[in-house]
Amino acid sequence: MSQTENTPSAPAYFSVSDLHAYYGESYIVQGVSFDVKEGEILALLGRNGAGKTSTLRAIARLDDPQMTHGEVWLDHQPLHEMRAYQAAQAGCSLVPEDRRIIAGLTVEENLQLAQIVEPVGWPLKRLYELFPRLKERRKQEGVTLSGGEQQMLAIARALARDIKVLLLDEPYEGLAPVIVDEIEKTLNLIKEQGITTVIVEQNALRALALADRAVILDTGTVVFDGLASEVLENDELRAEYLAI
Ligand SMILES: Nc1ncnc2c1ncn2[C@@H]1O[C@H](COP(=O)(O)OP(=O)(O)OP(=O)(O)O)[C@@H](O)[C@H]1O
Repeated sequence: MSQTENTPSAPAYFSVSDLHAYYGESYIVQGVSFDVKEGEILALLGRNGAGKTSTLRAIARLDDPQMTHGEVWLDHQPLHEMRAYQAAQAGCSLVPEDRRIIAGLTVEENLQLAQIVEPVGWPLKRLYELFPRLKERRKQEGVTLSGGEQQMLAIARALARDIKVLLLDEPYEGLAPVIVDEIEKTLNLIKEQGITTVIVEQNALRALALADRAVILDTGTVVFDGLASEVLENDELRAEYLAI
């Protein structure tokens, strides 16, 4: 076979291929595949228990759930061959639902702590330009911030590292619509900086308003992969898989 025949096409910038993952004996992620282009925002949607969080955790190479099969490529790097800390160093940043702000540290210390090892991302000055509220509150203990401010700190802390993809798990949870507006604006600004984002969100309409594309999961498999606008226009699809 010549070099030019049957050459597999290069994986997308961020590519998840036939991902399977288990919690012990429970088979939860059942062959999930999707691609994300560089700088794109993808909404990963589905009903409660569809497997969205589990998919994000498997991608970030956390041990729970255990990924048993599949490939995850990020800018030509095989995340599926890595441990969680290596995937993080390779630029895969998961902002979990509980935000994990470190108690006893100020806002600024939370950000500085993210930068004690390479590869360092945005400097504090740039982070504070994007999040002026965090600048105002930089001396305040992080865990005393409001829910919306804590979400901003969690996102800022991700950007304090040199990242290629931002995986956001329920960033709007428990936040008032006006705060969701503010975070949405920030996520658009982050997109303008070329960062690729995958957003898991119960508030599907808000996530679809932000996203370029959507993937819908049902019982651990992909039931839709297309433009976010197609989901917004398709009443049947929304009723069946998103209950909206
Ligand atoms: N640590 C765990 N051990 C066993 N099963 C789990 C664990 N975490 C989640 N599951 C199960 O995996 C399935 C998928 O859960 P997951 O949290 O990924 O769904 P989700 O789509 O993110 O749902 P939600 O929107 O409710 O957060 C559910 O049936 C859940 O009960």
